[in-house]
Amino acid sequence: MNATIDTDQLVDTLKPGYIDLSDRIWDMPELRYQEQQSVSAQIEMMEAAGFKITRNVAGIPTAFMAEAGEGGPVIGFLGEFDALAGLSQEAGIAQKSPLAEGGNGHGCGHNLLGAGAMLAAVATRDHLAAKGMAGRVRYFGCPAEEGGSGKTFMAREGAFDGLDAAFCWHPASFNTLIPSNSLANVQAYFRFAGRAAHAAASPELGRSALDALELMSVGVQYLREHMPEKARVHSAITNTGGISPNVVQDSAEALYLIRAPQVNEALALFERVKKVALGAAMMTETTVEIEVDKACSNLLRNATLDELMQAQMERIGGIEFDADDLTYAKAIQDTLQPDDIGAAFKMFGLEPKGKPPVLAGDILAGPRPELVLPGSTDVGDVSWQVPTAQVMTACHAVGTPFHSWQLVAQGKSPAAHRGMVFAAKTMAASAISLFDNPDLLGRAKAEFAERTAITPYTCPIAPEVDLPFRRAKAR
Ligand SMILES: Nc1ccc(C(=O)N[C@@H](CCC(=O)O)C(=O)O)cc1
Repeated sequence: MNATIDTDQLVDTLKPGYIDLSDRIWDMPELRYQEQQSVSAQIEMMEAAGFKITRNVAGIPTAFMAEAGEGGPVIGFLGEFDALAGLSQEAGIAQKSPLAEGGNGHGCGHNLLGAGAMLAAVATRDHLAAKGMAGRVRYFGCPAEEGGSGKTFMAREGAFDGLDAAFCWHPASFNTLIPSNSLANVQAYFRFAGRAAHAAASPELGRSALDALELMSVGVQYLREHMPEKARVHSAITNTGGISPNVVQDSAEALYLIRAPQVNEALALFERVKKVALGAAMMTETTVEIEVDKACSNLLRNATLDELMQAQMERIGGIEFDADDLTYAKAIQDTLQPDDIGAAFKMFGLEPKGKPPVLAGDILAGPRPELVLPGSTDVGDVSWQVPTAQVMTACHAVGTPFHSWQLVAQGKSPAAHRGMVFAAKTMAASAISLFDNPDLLGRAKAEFAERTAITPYTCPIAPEVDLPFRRAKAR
């Protein structure tokens, strides 16, 4: 029997349990660093599959590692399972602004992501065991991809040490390799403190933290003209200071997310944003405290692994959709603006020809190094420590934006399950190719060594920055 095709069959045999797991995780959306139930459900399955569990990886209660196999190379599979705030199912059904509704939801498909990576890990281990081959498989339960950069904290503590290669995937509405780099980012709190006073009777005694916050925002708007082209800066006001206009606000806080294509550019831009904040504090005679929350690196591509994953996707051959999928996808697309659908194509440098297909089951051509994933991922940090590759597979209707209730709504669909299974087959077969072919693994590692000799990895989160959930408690 062909060694690679065997893993497809193993995935098909194992899949019902992992599809069920992805549905269960969808049913209990948990936010960053609070993924206790999702972690318990995963650990229970990995234990039942005979994997040895290491809990509390990097001091994070919702980070774990599951290992199986003996000797040989060590291949990692990265899983995510955190949800987003403000994307409840109810909000989706009511078609209201999800943010206004509150509630959590799997708006980036992470219910599928972790379960799919586990499925790949178990199928790979079963294949090694059936063939009596040496080799170890590690599944990493990585918390807080959304705004928490769990993997970056894990990377800082050496959680991925000892891996020879790592594979992962992300649900999308296309089948493709992750396009080129993702954006590196730094997230930090800017906390202004002033002095309260009666806003009419004694304004001269007040020093407004809210003014400082607003002036910082104005300064950042001016900074935009002089930022690297693909840089992004966005913010949320996390403390408005107060709700009484007749009080000079003595405290105000914003959380800034600063992104750029390269990690050093993101860090340099953060320094410039800090100057804007200090300027705003000086103008208003307030003080500002700056607290780094988290950061992540851009992705480092590995052409050897990219080509391997692409070849496996093409061998397996895309995804077939049936009439029910198309009806379902059409219903979702009817709630989307036509421009959104066009934008989804443009993201991949494609021009829709005529009416866009409702679901894209085709595999897009090869690595596309000219394209940048218009977001960030903490997989970036793993990719600077270990040769890493990842694919996206079609789980959602074309045009569905990430972080939308439409995406939440498709998280348990048969099409989403098929996309997950396709990703698991691609990852498992890619891993088996490396176990079978030491030269190929050697090439991936040599490429990685050459690239990181030029720019070695430095964790963008300094050693003294504590985990976000611990800092939040301390405050
Ligand atoms: N294949 C994907 C990987 C990541 C994302 C994503 O949206 N990531 C968050 C990460 C946020 C963060 O790093 O703080 C973002 O860019 O806002 C989307 C698709």
